[in-house]
Amino acid sequence: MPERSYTALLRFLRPFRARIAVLVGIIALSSAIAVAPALVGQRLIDHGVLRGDSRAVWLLGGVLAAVGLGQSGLSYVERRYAATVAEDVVLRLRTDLFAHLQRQAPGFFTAARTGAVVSRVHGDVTGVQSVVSSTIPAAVGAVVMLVAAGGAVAVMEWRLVVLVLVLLPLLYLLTSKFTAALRRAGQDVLTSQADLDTLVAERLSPDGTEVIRHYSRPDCELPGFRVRADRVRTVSVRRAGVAAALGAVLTSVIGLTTAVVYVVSGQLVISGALSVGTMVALVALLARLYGPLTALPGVRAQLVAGLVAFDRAREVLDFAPRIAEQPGARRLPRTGTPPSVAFRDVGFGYPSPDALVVPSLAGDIDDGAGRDAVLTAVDFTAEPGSTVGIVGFSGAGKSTLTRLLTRSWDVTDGQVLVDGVDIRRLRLDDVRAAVGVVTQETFLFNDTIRANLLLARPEASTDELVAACQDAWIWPLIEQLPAGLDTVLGDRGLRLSGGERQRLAIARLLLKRPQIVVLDEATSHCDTVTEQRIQESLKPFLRERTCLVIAHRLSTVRAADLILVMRDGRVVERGRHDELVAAGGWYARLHQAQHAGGTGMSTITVDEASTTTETAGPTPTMRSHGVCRDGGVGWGWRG
Ligand SMILES: Nc1ncnc2c1ncn2[C@@H]1O[C@H](COP(=O)(O)OP(=O)(O)OP(=O)(O)O)[C@@H](O)[C@H]1O
Repeated sequence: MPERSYTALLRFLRPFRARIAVLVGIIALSSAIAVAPALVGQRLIDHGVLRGDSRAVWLLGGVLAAVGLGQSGLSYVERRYAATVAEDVVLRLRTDLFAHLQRQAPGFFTAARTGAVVSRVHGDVTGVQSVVSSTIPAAVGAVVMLVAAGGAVAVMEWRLVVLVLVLLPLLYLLTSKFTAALRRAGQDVLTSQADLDTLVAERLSPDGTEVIRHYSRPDCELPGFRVRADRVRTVSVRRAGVAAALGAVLTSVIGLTTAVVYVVSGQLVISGALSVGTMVALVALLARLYGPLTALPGVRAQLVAGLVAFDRAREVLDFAPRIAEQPGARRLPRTGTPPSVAFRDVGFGYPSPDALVVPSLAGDIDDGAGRDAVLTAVDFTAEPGSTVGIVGFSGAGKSTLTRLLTRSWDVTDGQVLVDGVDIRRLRLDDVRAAVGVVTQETFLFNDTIRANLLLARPEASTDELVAACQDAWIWPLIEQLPAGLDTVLGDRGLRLSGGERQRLAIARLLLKRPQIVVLDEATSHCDTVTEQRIQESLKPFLRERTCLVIAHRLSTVRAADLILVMRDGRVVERGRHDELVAAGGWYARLHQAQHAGGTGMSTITVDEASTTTETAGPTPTMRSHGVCRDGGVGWGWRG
């Protein structure tokens, strides 16, 4: 076991040292008292039974009963106290882990397996708990018992101490031999359990079960589950096998020792060098030693398992968040006027997953290579209070661009500026508070509508919640629900339709009142009439903010002050709606196609070679995905 693990665990346990010391004291007392019955029993036989002293028998019998009661009381206190301290240790470790995980950049969670993260916070920490609740009591108990019982044996018959002295190093050597194997087996168990948790979390999630229903069959999933569950079984059995082998070896050693003690002490009684009471006491003391001695392999195994578990928690705690605030970061003042947003020659590529997360959370996901550039030389300015519309092919990098504005990721090249300041030099909380985002997919917590809305502004009054819901056109639905705002939404809000979830997300945005608004296909799940209503009611809100609006429906961005057309991570056209239509490029073609498409789902083929007006690049023929009919009125921020 590397020294570092012990040291780190001791450092972590430092705040609990006083309570652990009290626990050790209780255990030591309890273990020392456990030797007393053998000593009292010796006197009872030698001075009471063999001398025919009935009074001494009664008296010493009473002492034995009192010792027994004392032992049981101490045992109760010891177990209860050990459990309390252990649970407090786990509470601290879990809280540290949860808080640290929350500070991780979004990239961490795109690369980590959810089940493995849950397993780390939930399962692995119990290994540390058992160090306090079982390992420390067993270890301290064993040591104190060895000293007390060994001391008593030495006083009664020093020749038998030689036996104990031979036994101890032998047992230590044996347990050391098994430690490495136990450690490896412990690691395998935790890893395979995390794999199984990941599969269960994914396959039994609402989305996962739906995909399986549509594209597969539940029984087709069973073999994959069995493989992983079987691996847990195999490695658990292997770990138990190693521990059992160690236990068997130790039991044999102890069995042989017992025989030796009986023969040696029996010979001493025959020769008159030892009393019968002493022989019985020696045998009883030896029996007392069996417990701690056979517990020793368990202690080692538990300690190894605890250290493995702690190492896994520490691995996460030591993983520095990828996006961090610079020392001396500046505040972003929250003034009445909206800030400008500028992208200066921005380049970005998603890092490889193994750079984003600790390997044991990532699993076998990547060859280690980073991805190609997703954004190249993106350069534009959104003036204060203006709106920039962003359109382009699927996968062109539109959402990535907005993720750079919230510092979900940091640019690889260039700068993102808010009011002329590089956002990496601003306080992280200020940047995230300044930007409000509504995306295509809305995540809602399994909590009440009220709680989901209050995330954006905890101090908001009920009237403010209602007003935000009215502006987002979700109030008519909430009003009809028996519990209204206090209705619980179900897992991830899946009891609402996609459009209803988006409208709640817009209400959340209204409550947040950010200075910069990002709408990334924010009403894509809403019908055209609802979208128009929302756009109308949001006009005053958006007019006072700097907005980036991503849309496939051109009607959504036609009134923007600046429209960027993106392809392959580059801005290939830019201008206002009329200018772009007049330019006759890709935007004009798409505009034409959306007007012509009577079904609302016309599909166009665009020869990119004829549409690139800004940046020359590869010119493959690309097929846009379905586009909706131009039925909306656009985000009317200009009134
Ligand atoms: N977390 C990620 N890790 C690696 N690559 C990613 C990640 N997120 C997106 N990408 C890749 O980056 C590219 C741009 O994705 P992005 O989501 O920005 O496209 P988009 O233009 O918003 O597409 P859409 O219109 O379909 O939403 C895509 O090729 C995508 O596969």
